[in-house]
Amino acid sequence: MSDDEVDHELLDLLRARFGIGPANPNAPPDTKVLQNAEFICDNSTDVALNMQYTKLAAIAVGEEMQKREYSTKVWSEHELHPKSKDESTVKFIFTMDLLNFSFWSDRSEEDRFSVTYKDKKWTGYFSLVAALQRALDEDIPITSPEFWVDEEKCTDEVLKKAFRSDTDEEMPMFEERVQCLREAGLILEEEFDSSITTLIENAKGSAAGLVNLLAERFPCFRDEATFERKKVRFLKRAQIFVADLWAAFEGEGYGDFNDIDKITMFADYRVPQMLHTLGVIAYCPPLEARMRRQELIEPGHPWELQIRGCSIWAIEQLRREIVKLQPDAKINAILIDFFLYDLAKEKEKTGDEAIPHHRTRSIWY
Ligand SMILES: Nc1nc2c(c(CN[C@H]3C=C[C@H](O)[C@@H]3O)cn2[C@@H]2O[C@H](COP(=O)(O)O)[C@@H](O)[C@H]2O)c(=O)[nH]1
Repeated sequence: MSDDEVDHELLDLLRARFGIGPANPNAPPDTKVLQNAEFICDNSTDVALNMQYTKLAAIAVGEEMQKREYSTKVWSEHELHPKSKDESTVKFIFTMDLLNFSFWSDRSEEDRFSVTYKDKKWTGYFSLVAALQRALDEDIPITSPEFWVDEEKCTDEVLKKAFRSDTDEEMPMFEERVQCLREAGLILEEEFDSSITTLIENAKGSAAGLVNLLAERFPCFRDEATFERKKVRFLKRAQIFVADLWAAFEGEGYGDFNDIDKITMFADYRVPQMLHTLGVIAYCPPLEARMRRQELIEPGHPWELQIRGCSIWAIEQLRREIVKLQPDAKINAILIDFFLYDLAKEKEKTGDEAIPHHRTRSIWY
């Protein structure tokens, strides 16, 4: 077959799908997360995507996001999120997303890890944000990489104080969180002059490039697994770091990326719960029973990987259906994800959680 008879587009697709052939040095950066999610979903036997409910959800979610004029502005409107469009917010977001994992607890609402900040009690993700704000108010430089590697100033006692709880339950995975800070501090010192803005500048305005850089240089961001003998990438905290920057800076300055729509949904434990409530994903009976009994699912278990992969792929299908209904909507996977997380938290407050979220203890989400 002569070269001009080759269907190069199809050949590139096949090469990408099976991860073979010469890497095109000029190809724009790609994280492979969405491609891996499609592979997981196509090969899932215990988690299914329901396109009928996805189309219905696209109507409901699309309408609600339009009604709320849901945009990047929502991010800074949260009382705990930093407002200044400067390097201090970059450092805050990096620290936050370095530690943005595994807040769930088996304790009651009263006994679980919580942080009171400015007379309000916070749990879950917001307990982390509150603890960071409180530490800064108490002159603990918790968002500075130089501090994380300073063994005289940044002792375990100072960190215990920074992340202290209102209750007798310590912050989940506290030791692992300290490890993440120390490791990231050393890598930033060795390779990026202890500057997170230098790290961002290395990605040259590419969101996918910054995600890949984080996964490549920082083991604690390398959120990958093996599914059906194939390496799959979720890169949840690397991706949500880029997304939080983009939202906090409203697509300008340190949040200005030329390929932000390459960022996928963040495979955590909250948004899959919302997708199940919407009927977009469904679980096989043994898996659903395991979740309803609130029993652990080990990291890397096929069930865990199917929940994470199908959720990423489901949000992509939901996005495509919303765009069909609202062709001019400024909507991407990030905003849909942020919206569904916020919706899940609203539902949690009213106590009508249709199904508990899955319980996997790991540093990845
Ligand atoms: N997929 C996804 N996962 C998210 C978030 C957020 C918070 N994002 C803020 C930024 C914009 C939004 O408007 C939010 O204000 C936290 N998480 C994850 O959830 C879990 C914590 O749950 P809970 O224990 O109930 O707080 C944990 O894995 C955490 O990593 C999100 O947006 N998307």
